[in-house]
Amino acid sequence: MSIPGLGQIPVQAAVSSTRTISLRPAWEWRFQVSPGSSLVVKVLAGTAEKDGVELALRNAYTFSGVRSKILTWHGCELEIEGRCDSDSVAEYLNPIANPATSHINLHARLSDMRVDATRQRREGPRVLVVGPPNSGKTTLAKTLTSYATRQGYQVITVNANPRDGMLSLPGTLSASVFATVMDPEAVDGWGSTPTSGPSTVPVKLPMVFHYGWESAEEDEDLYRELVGRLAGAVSARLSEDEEVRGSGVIVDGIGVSGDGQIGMELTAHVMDEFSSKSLPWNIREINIVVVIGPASLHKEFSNRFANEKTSLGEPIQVVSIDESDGVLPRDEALSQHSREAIIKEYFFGDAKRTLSPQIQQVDFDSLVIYKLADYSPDEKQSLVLEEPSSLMQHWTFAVMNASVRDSPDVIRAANVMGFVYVADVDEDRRKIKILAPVSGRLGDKPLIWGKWPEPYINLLG
Ligand SMILES: Nc1ncnc2c1ncn2[C@@H]1O[C@H](COP(=O)(O)OP(=O)(O)OP(=O)(O)O)[C@@H](O)[C@H]1O
Repeated sequence: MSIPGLGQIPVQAAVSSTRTISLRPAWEWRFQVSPGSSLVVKVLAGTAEKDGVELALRNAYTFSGVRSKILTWHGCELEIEGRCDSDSVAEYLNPIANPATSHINLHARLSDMRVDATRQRREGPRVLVVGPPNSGKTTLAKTLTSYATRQGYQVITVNANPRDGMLSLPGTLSASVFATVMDPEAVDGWGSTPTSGPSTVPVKLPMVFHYGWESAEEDEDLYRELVGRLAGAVSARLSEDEEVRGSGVIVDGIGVSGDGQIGMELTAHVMDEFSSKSLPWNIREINIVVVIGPASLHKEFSNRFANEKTSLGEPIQVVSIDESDGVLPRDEALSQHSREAIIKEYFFGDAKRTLSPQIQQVDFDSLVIYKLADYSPDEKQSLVLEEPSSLMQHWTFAVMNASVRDSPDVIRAANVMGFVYVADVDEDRRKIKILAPVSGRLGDKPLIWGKWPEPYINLLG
């Protein structure tokens, strides 16, 4: 390239960025790759897994906008092509020193319980994963789910943390049966959100509820109500499907502060909701609480549940797991990019499958839009009708599985049919341009404008 007066700007010579890494048993290769770049990883020899998902030999896996790790139990050789923001190899002299060993031991215990449960045609283990924010809860929930799937079990995994979505957009609570492999390349590590296009990894169909806030504390009443709905959906599925019943449930919980002061009550509520007390079916209680992190938190949970039993008379087991030193403090920019990528992928697909969303221009009057009201403990009403305005530009709305004639209470507790994106609002002409994954009339279903995920992208720009 030449700029007048400046002469030639040196262009960095292209160098091959392909390298190989050898890992010994129980070692991990940890990496972070920014959303702008991509990294292609192949397992050349041995065996390796990402969050419990086994990577096929010589298959090219592309990662972008993620921070994660590849772990080997028997040793492997990896080929890595592309540039990482950072990477390192975690070496352990003894496999027991890697907290991942306790993950596999926990899985073995759950697996034994599933064998017994399936034989006796009763419920398999119901596990809740808790820990401080950013301690590896989701990674553990994914790993346990994946190990169960690899053994042919069909667990129901629940995301009770609205900050990140599971098979859905952030701001939602969801549950899904995992009967097939997860997608290791997916930005959120679970898999793509269900869309209309073909997929190399079988698509999961989650039950999704719209919470619309980043943290469970922001509207506790709504959070409690939706967790109750989610528990009801899970319970219904357990009662009607024997295979799922024997496999059990894994709940990825919300962050709890190290001293148990923040998040403990809501966590106890999640446990209550998954209990027979509130449901017509019997014995759906959480019977294993996995606490990641400080001993103080483990003690707090052990004390709290020491004398409680499930309705089957089982004690509630509180299991402690060390936090891996690979889990670093949250990188806000990376998380924001990952949320953005998930929204983009929902509408446009990814490198493997391109989707063609529909753009519709509709009159203001043809849509029924509710906005999440600011939380007030004295005011139950959390939805208020809202006239379209330019403030809505670039926000994603949930399309609710309800009628526009339903009351706000019914609408807020309905499950989510899908999402639309507000591309443009013309206040003068009273027209709103909406992007939707499929064509169809929008006016029949109420839309909810939440507070999370926040808008930061112009999808059409
Ligand atoms: N051993 C590891 N090596 C490298 N990165 C890891 C490791 N374990 C987890 N991570 C990464 O650390 C990040 C945080 O982990 P994770 O999302 O599981 O924590 P969390 O407790 O669920 O967080 P939150 O409270 O925000 O939900 C993720 O990007 C995850 O992929």
